[in-house]
Amino acid sequence: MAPKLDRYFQQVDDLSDHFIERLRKAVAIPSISSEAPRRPDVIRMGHWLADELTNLGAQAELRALGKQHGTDLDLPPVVLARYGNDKSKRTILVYGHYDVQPAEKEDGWETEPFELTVKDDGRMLGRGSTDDKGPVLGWLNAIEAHKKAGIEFPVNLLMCFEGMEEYGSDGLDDLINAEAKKYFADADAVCISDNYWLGTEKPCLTYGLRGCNYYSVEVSGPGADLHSGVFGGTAQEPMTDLVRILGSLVDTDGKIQIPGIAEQVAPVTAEEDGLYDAISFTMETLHESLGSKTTIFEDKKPTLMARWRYPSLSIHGVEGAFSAPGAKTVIPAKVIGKFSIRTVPDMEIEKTNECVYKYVEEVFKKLGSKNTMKVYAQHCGNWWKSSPKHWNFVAAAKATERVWGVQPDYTREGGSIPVTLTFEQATGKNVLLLPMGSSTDGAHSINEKLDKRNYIEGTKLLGAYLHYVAEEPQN
Ligand SMILES: C[C@H](N)C(=O)N[C@@H](Cc1c[nH]cn1)C(=O)O
Ligand SMILES: [Zn+2]
Ligand SMILES: [Zn+2]
Repeated sequence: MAPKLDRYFQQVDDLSDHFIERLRKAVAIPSISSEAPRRPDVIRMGHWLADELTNLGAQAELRALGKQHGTDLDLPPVVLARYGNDKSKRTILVYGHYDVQPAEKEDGWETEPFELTVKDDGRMLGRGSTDDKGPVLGWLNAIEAHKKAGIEFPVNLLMCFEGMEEYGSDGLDDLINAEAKKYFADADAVCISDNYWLGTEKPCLTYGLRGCNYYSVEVSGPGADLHSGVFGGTAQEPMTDLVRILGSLVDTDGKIQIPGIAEQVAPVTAEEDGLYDAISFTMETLHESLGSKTTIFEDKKPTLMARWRYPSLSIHGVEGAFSAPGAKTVIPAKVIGKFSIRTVPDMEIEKTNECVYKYVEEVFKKLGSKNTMKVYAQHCGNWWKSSPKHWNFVAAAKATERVWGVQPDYTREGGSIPVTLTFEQATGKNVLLLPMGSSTDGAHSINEKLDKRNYIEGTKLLGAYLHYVAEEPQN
């Protein structure tokens, strides 16, 4: 296998400019799943991806998912593709997403978010570069480099790329369940490249994710926005109620104030307690990724535990509130607060929702307000945790050593990929998370980037992983 891999690596290097151009084209499509006016762009992105796959010789198809829950909006299609159908080879199912988080230059970006900008230091800035367009294109790049180098592709590759991950993967669970014994029937294992290294130097393999329950709290009263000079002091203000509700959810040190949440969390076992010290992670790297030193904990272990194995509650924003610069003397008539809870083993989605609804209703009742309040979950996705001892992980560890020259860390991820558990349960196969980007990539943030090194070596890693998968004995 060694000479074959060397030739593959050389071909990836030779094609690196072409691969960056491919990423430039993908970043230029503003496929923001959470903004309804951008839906045509998300759909265009799905078509672009399917066309690229077809041009590479894959059998690609677009699967419609119907309407977005509770709306008349078409969901973006899922891109399903197959490359190779040789019964003597293993089949690997890979998943990724082609939608992105919102981004505006005015948010503070140093470059146009939808124009890939390659800096002299190797940073490639652009929305979706690391989350998740770069890793998705890594699979396409791996196919192309094999073809151009004349190396036989080591496995059959099944691909499932969706356009709604950043908005709760609406409709995808049903498709996965329906196709588990059809399109995905011959998958031997699953691989997802959609998370990040813990730092900037040490690669990792990931065996856990937190879930995410995302909530809205609506408070309304007046029939329209009001002049605060005329109505201030006479009307009960929705924003005042909302701020007090949001302020009651979590304290400054991240402690969730809602009864019934902490009680569901699995206790720390002795085995788990011993895992943290060996992980290559420093508070300095965390401060670098955070852009400040405002961490809740001073030390590595409680910080990692807070990210991986405890729930957190974040307040994201308020729809309907005055948020522009300057001073507008308005009383908003209706405001919608958005917050989410990252969930962990052994929390249950429904139980957590009940705790949230009960608590928010009690807090609102205590305010004695005449306004109207509604609290509901927008979308919920499960946490996932598996064992990294499977041959799928063993193959990825060997590929990591080959490409990066070090043994990977075994990590859990604080973020969520809602369909991971669905893939595991529907196919009954092992799922591996194999990240490409690093901790300073700024996914979901301004100046999101993927380092050229991570994109190119990451493409080598995905290809090498498929070679090791082809040879790894069953365990
Ligand atoms: C880890 C992955 N790249 C990601 O960013 N996932 C999102 C998914 C999401 C959106 N709403 C709920 N889950 C995330 O973790 O925020
Ligand atoms: Zn992602
Ligand atoms: Zn994301």
